[in-house]
Amino acid sequence: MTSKSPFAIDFSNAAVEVERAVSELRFGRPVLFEEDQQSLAVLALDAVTPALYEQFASVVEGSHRLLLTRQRANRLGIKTMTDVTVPLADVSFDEASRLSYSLDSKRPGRWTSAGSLESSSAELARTALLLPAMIIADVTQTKSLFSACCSLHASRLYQTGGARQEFQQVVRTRVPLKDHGDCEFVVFRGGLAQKDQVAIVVGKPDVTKPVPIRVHSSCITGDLCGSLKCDCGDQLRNGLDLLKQAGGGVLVYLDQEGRGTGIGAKMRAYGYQHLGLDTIDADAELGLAEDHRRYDAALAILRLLSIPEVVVFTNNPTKISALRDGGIIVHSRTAVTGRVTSENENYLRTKTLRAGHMLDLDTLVAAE
Ligand SMILES: Nc1nc2c(ncn2[C@@H]2O[C@H](COP(=O)(O)OP(=O)(O)OP(=O)(O)O)[C@@H](O)[C@H]2O)c(=O)[nH]1
Ligand SMILES: [Zn+2]
Repeated sequence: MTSKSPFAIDFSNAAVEVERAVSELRFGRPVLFEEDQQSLAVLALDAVTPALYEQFASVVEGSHRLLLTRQRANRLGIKTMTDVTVPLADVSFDEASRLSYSLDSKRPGRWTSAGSLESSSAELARTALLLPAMIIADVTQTKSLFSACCSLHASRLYQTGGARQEFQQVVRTRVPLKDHGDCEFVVFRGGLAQKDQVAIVVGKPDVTKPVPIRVHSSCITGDLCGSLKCDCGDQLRNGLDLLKQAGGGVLVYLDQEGRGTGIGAKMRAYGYQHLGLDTIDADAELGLAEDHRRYDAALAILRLLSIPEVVVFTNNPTKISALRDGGIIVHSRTAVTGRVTSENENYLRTKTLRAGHMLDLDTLVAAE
């Protein structure tokens, strides 16, 4: 029996359902992930305990498989254009973990191309900021075993587009900055499985003209702690300087640690970079693509700040196209750079050579 709610709230809301499923995965619990004719029980390997892994294996009688993304499969030597699944019967938790993200894992003997529902389960892990390695079992015939679990219809994942762009302004408050004078911090809440986002308004930009902006992705190591492994901290401060010199502007500070993969994945990737991999190959070892960032929040924030036209401070062509695709008029682009050091030179070179960033690295190195 369904009881009628006294509230004018849409209790069947795709974004809420996805967030619930994501939360379950982060707690290391199984989720029933369904399409019309198929039900999968899925667990994120990154969050599961060895004990629960063993229980799951026993409940599904060894029928469980490991979903590996195309990037991870390729790094394991599997030539495929699709995600794959590998049988896990008699495979220990440690061995499954090695298959998912270790450098020394052997190519699995058996694998098959993943179906669309299996592949979609990795999207849940990515939304949860977990590695996209999923333990899955087809439980279409035995789904009552998982009736206590949170369930999600796969179509709901693709009905969250609107929610990703729904933000509200929470507060706007003056914050004096040591090097940049009086600024305002504007906090926004919303989106899908996101923390609050911040826009820093430098000076008093005139929104009837193209507004100078920088869209900056969070980097705890660089922005906060001055890590030498990247140029983010310099870019953050130089970006604020440039906005001030331009007579005012807005820095949108997005919660997108590790190019949208989270600090856990980024630190794992750093471990592989210390062993000689570049930043893109290190991410691929973890099953991640080159860049997982989305710019829905930036677009929503610009809209809420009534900024339709901008000049943008970036070297990243993807940011410019994301703004343009989202309806923002981008008049021009100005480079924003940081110090090149022996520790970050390879990182910057990889951005230029493999991600198409507009950085003249040789000139920057010569200027040091
Ligand atoms: N996965 C991964 N992310 C990294 C690494 N180093 C830095 N990052 C992240 O990369 C992102 C850098 O973002 P931005 O400062 O906006 O820079 P960008 O995309 O290079 O673009 P512009 O600075 O605008 O030219 C942040 O999310 C960092 O946390 C790394 O080695 N691996
Ligand atoms: Zn950084």
